[in-house]
Formats: sequence, structure tokens, C-alpha cells
Amino acid sequence: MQDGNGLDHLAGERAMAQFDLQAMKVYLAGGQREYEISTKMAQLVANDPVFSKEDRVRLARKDLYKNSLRKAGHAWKTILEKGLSEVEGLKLRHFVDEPTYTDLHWGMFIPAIKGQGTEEQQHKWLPLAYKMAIIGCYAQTELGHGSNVQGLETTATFDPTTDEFIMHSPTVTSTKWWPGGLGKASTHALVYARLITDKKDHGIHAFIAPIRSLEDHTPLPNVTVGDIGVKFGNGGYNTMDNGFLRFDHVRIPRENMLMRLATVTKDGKYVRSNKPRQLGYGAMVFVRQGIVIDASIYLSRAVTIAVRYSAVRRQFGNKDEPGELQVIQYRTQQSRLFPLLATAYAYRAVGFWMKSLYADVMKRLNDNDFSTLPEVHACTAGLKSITTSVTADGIEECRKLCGGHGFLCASGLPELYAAYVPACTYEGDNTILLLQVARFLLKTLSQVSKVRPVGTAAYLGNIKQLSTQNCKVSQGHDWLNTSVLLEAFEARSARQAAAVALRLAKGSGSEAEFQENTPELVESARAHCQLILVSKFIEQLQTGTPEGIRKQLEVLCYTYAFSQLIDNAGDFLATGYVTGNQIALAKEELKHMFDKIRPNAVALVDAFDHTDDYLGSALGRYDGDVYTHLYKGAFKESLNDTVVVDGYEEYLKPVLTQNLWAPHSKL
Ligand SMILES: CCCCCCCCCCCCCCCCCCCCCCC/C=C/C(=O)SCCNC(=O)CCNC(=O)[C@H](O)C(C)(C)COP(=O)(O)OP(=O)(O)OC[C@H]1O[C@@H](n2cnc3c(N)ncnc32)[C@H](O)[C@@H]1OP(=O)(O)O
Ligand SMILES: Cc1cc2nc3c(=O)[nH]c(=O)nc-3n(C[C@H](O)[C@H](O)[C@H](O)COP(=O)(O)OP(=O)(O)OC[C@H]3O[C@@H](n4cnc5c(N)ncnc54)[C@H](O)[C@@H]3O)c2cc1C
Repeated sequence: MQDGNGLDHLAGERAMAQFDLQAMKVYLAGGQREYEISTKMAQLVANDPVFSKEDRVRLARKDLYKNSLRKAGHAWKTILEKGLSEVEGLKLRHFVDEPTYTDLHWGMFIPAIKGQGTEEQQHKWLPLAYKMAIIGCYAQTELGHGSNVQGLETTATFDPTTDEFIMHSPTVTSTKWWPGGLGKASTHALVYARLITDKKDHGIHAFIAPIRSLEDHTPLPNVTVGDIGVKFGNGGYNTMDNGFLRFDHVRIPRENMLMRLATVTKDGKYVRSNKPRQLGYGAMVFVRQGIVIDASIYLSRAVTIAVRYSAVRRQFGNKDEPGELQVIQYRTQQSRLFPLLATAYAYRAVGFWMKSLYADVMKRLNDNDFSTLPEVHACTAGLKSITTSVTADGIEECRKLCGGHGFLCASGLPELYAAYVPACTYEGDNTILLLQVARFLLKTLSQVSKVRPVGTAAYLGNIKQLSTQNCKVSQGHDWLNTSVLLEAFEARSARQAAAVALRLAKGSGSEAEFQENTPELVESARAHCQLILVSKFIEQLQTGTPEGIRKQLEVLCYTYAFSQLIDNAGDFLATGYVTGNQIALAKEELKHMFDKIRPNAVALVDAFDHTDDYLGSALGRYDGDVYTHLYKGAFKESLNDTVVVDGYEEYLKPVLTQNLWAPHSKL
């Protein structure tokens, strides 16, 4: 079958690129070794029929879940048989591309034991977990409480007569609800429960509770457990068995309480360690930092599909050029698409930085240095919030950028959205997390005269200067200076934070007043996070990016910063730091950036190096052969299994032949 468009267009697009594609691929992968591992694992998954994604959106839940179990089992077998390293295993999981119970086992159960278990406990549990002789989940959230961890109701009451804890779910709302892997796969749950000794409530602590038999996988006595039901979208997050769990006075040994932060002795004495209790939230910090780089990956997938398709798709034309125009030529398409492309690059850069931030805090914690924990918490919480919200909206925007065909599951975009959108809620609702950032900013500002802020909050040390000096841009190219841009983001953030802090300081300090100001607090937290994103992208650029890609990264960095400036123009203007004219100049500069991106757009998404198998999209195919594959794809639709549809005899034929309605009709 002939396709008049696709093949030629993408070849022509690629010929226009003005940068070293290979160097960009290596940069985005995080280095040569990572690039090679990534390529190897992508091929391994694409060539193994067990990992096929075909039909995922058409499978009924039971089949979808069973298939996901099959893939996870096969992945684990492959890892063992091929002796894959941890990095290779992680990459393999990445390309298999389905949320499943192993994510929670490796991503939360194990990190929580590492962070909160004593050495003895780690020796007991980790070897079992590493060889997957037990499967664990992270059972924190309950029906009644998710965000408010201190409000959890499950109890763990110590019984000194038997040296056991009695795990109990006293109310309906205390039912554990949501934990991934809990529903059907896990044998053990890391349960967050209220510790009670001698009738005293010591608040929330973590316990390892066996929930299913290691013999036959049946629930243990007095444990009620199952899957919570079908979730949003076809495929998507439905490969995961998010579960419910109730305990009816279930006894577990005292040693099953993770005791690095607090201990219960045999005679029932509660002893707190001198470590901050926030370390109990360590697994969440670990996952939140990883979510930022994941955001880049998800967004880059959607953007790859939308950019390639926009280069293939033609609509209308103009009298100056023969034929119809590629939709990527339209300024409106560019102004919606290119900032998202730049955002995916920005999040990659910031994700790399977050990795090092996390490694640094872990090193410090091992040396009992807790000084950077509040800042790291604010960074991970805030950036998790911003990047997931923008990415979820960005995927949806890419779907719209693909017009009608974006709405078909064959585009890959509906499933991508369904799989991604819960990231705005899990690991902390995005608004709740921004409020955490706001509290951090308020605290930092309240101490600014005594304690010099450090790290990402260091700019607040210059609050006086940032509050008084205004933007000096007088011509468009004045904006092409990273210091000028940075100062604009710093001034806007500092002023927004100071304004709300001042309002609160003038008040009575009541909770009601705090609540009244939460919209502004959230806005100031967002401003602070946008500053971090812009500044870390700039920082990455300035620290040794290879020559062959620096120029393109600069263009993307300016595109990202200008689009943030323009999207948030209201805030920038309200602080008084910039004028309307300066915003207008930035808008013009942004258009110049679009012109620079345009010839490189397809190559810039090629650099993400997503295989066709991984993208799973007829619109985003590497060869651009969109229409042939959309057409072929329709024949895989189960409704087309027969030429005459099942149901014709019972329901269609009577309508067509009985003509019951016509005699009385006035039509
Ligand atoms: C198919 C393939 C198969 C392959 C098979 C083989 C596999 C091999 C390898 C595979 C590997 C896979 C690995 C995958 C990797 C990872 C994947 C992860 C997957 C992610 C899935 C996600 C699932 C979702 C999980 C969850 O959602 S878990 C539940 C999360 N819940 C929340 O986030 C709750 C949000 N609420 C809170 O965080 C808190 O309650 C609160 C912060 C809002 C309030 O807390 P609290 O009331 O206690 O506190 P205060 O407000 O009083 O604050 C007290 C002070 O503490 C500070 N604080 C708060 N939080 C933290 C923190 N986290 N760290 C540090 N400090 C913190 C506050 O700032 C306060 O400080 P102050 O006193 O100075 O003001
Ligand atoms: C797909 C998925 C997987 C999950 N996996 C796990 C898991 O493995 N383990 C686990 O323990 N949990 C898991 N969760 C649960 C998840 O962590 C919680 O849903 C999340 O933390 C949000 O809590 P919530 O549901 O209680 O929301 P709520 O807090 O009830 O939020 C509802 C609304 O109220 C607002 N709100 C609440 N409190 C405030 C406030 N103080 N100020 C202003 N606004 C407020 C929120 O912003 C939101 O708009 C998962 C959830 C999902 C969707």
C-alpha cells in the first residue's frame, strides 16, 4: 500500500538536524555505559514475545493481570538466567513498561527495610527479599487517610505476655487501601500502624506483617485481603493489583517492628532513637526523587509521538508553497509542542541532579548528619509535584496535538496517560506536597536573619536585593543571558514567598489564617520549584556538555525558561519585577527559539532513543509510516473478527426489518 507522506518526510526532517545525534543520545541516557545498557535491554525486551504489549488495551482485567504476572515472572527468570546487573534489571523493567508488584517490592518494601530496619533486621529480611523468596508491598494508605499519615488508624498493640504485636483494623476506614502488589501478589506487607504499648499511643511505626502463606499463597488466618477494583483507562495502571487489607487481631513477633528509629523492649518499654522521626518517610523521599526522571521519560514519549506525527501530518496549505503544510509548520502547533519538548529535556537534566542530591543526603545520613534533610524533602516533594502535574497535562496536550488520531489507542497516548496520571496522586498528592514546600519556605524566611539559607534556598539570603531591584531587560536579546533569567525567577519566587510570609506574620498565627493563605502558599511553592528547574537546567548546561550538542541544549534551555516566564506572566507581573513590555520581548525571543528548534525537532526526539516497541504508537513510528499502520491496525480490532458483527441477528436485524416505528412516524 502506498503512503504518500510519511517515509519521505521523516527522512527529510532528519537530514536537517544541526547537532550530533549520537552525542545527544549518550547525554540523555546519562553516559556511554548507560546508553549501551539501555540499547541492549530495549532490544532484549522488543525481541522477546512474552513481553509483547500488543492488545494490552483490549484485554479484560483478569487476562491483563495474569499476563502481567507472566511478564514479571519471565523478567525475573531472564535476570537470573542472564546474570543481569542491578542497572540492567532496572532497565529491563523500564522497557517491559507495565506497572506491577515488583515495583513496590524493589522500589518501596526493600528501601523501607533498608532505611528503617536495624542491621539485624536487614540481615534477616533483605536476603529473602533480594531473592524474591518473599514479595513485599508498602501498606501505608488506608480507606480513611492517605495524605494525613498521622491520622492512620491500624493498630499494633504490644502484648508483653507473648512478646508479640497484635495487628488490628478497628474500623472500616482503617482498612489498608491502595497499596500496589497487595491485592494478589504480596506475601508480606510493610504496614504503617499506630504503636500502642501499655495503652499508650506512640504514633505511626512500620511493621512487617506476613499476609499470605508461603506454601499455597492463601491469606493467613484473620487476614482479609484482595484487589480494590478496576482503575481509570484501558490497560494503564490496571496491570497493578492495588489492594485492600484488614487484620483481625493478627499476631506478629515483636522483632517484626522496624526498630532503627524506635524500639520496643521485651518488657514493653518504648525507646526512641535520637534520629529524626522523618527518616520513617525515607522510602517516599527515595521514590519521589526517581519520579522526576520518570516524568522526563513519560513526557519524552508523548512528545516523540506528537513531534513525529506533526511532521508527517499535513493540513491546508498556502499560496507560497506547493502542497499542504506539515502541521509542525504552524506556529500554534510549535508553541504548544516545543515547550513540552524543552520541558522533557529540562526534567532529564534536573533528574540527573536529583540523583546526586539523593546520593549526598544518603551519605550524610549514614554519618548522622541530618542537616540537609529538610531541603532534600522540600526538593523531592516539590519537584515530584510539579513534574508529574506538568507531565500528565503534557501527555494530554500531545494527544490533542495529534488531532482525532490521538484519541485512538493505536496512538499509544491514551494508555500512556492512564498509566501516568496517578503519579499526580501517589507518593503524595501534588497539592499536599507543595504545601510542604511552602512550609519549608516560610521556615527558611523566618530564620533568614540568623541562619544563612543553603542549597536551592540560598537565593532567599538575598531577599532584600531581590525585593528592591527590578529587571533591566530593555531589548529582546538582553534576555539571552542566563544570569538575567535566573535573577528574574529568583526575584519572582522570593517576592511571592515574602509577600505571603509577611501577611501571615501580621496575623494571629491561627490555623484558619494559614488555611486562608494556602492558595498563595501553593503558588509561592510552585514559583520556588520552577526556579529550581530553570536553575538546574542552566547548571547542567554549564558543567561540561559536549560541544556537538551544547548549542541545541542552550536553545532548549531558553525555550524552557521563556515558556515558564510567559506561562506565569501574571505572577511575574504581580511581583512588580518585570514589566508587560519585558514579557512581550521574551515572547519574541521564544519565537526565535522555535525557529531554531524547528529543523532539529525530529532529531531532538530521536535522541530520546525510544524504540517503536517501547512507544507502541502508530503515530510515533520511527519510519513515519503512520497511515499504513493505522489502517492495518484497524483489522486487529475484535469487532472486525467477523465481517457481520456478533449481535446483528438479535439486535440490528430487527431494527432494520421490523419497521415497527415507521407507520406511526410523522417523518
Ligand atoms: C515487569 C517487570 C518485572 C521485572 C522483575 C524484576 C525486577 C527487577 C528490578 C525491578 C526494579 C523496579 C524498581 C522500581 C523503582 C521504583 C518504582 C516505584 C514505583 C512507584 C509506585 C508508586 C506507588 C505509590 C506508593 C504510595 O503512594 S506510598 C504512600 C505515599 N503517601 C504519601 O506520600 C503521603 C503524603 N503525606 C506525607 O508525606 C505526610 O503525611 C505529610 C508530609 C503531608 C505530613 O506529615 P506529618 O503530619 O507527619 O508531618 P508534619 O507536616 O507535621 O511535618 C513534620 C516535619 O517533617 C517534615 N517532613 C515531612 N515529610 C518528610 C519527608 N518525607 N522527609 C523529611 N522530612 C519530612 C516536615 O517538613 C515537617 O518538618 P518541620 O517540622 O521542620 O516543619
Ligand atoms: C495508583 C495508585 C497507587 C498507590 N499506591 C500506593 C501504595 O503502594 N502504598 C500506599 O500506601 N499508598 C498508595 N497509594 C495511595 C496514595 O499514596 C494516596 O492516594 C495519596 O497519598 C493521596 O492521599 P489521599 O488519597 O488520602 O488523598 P486526599 O488527601 O484525601 O486528597 C483529596 C483532596 O483533598 C486535598 N487535601 C487533602 N488534605 C488537604 C490539606 N491539608 N490542604 C489542602 N488540600 C488538602 C488534596 O489536595 C486532594 O485534592 C496509591 C494511590 C494510587 C492512586
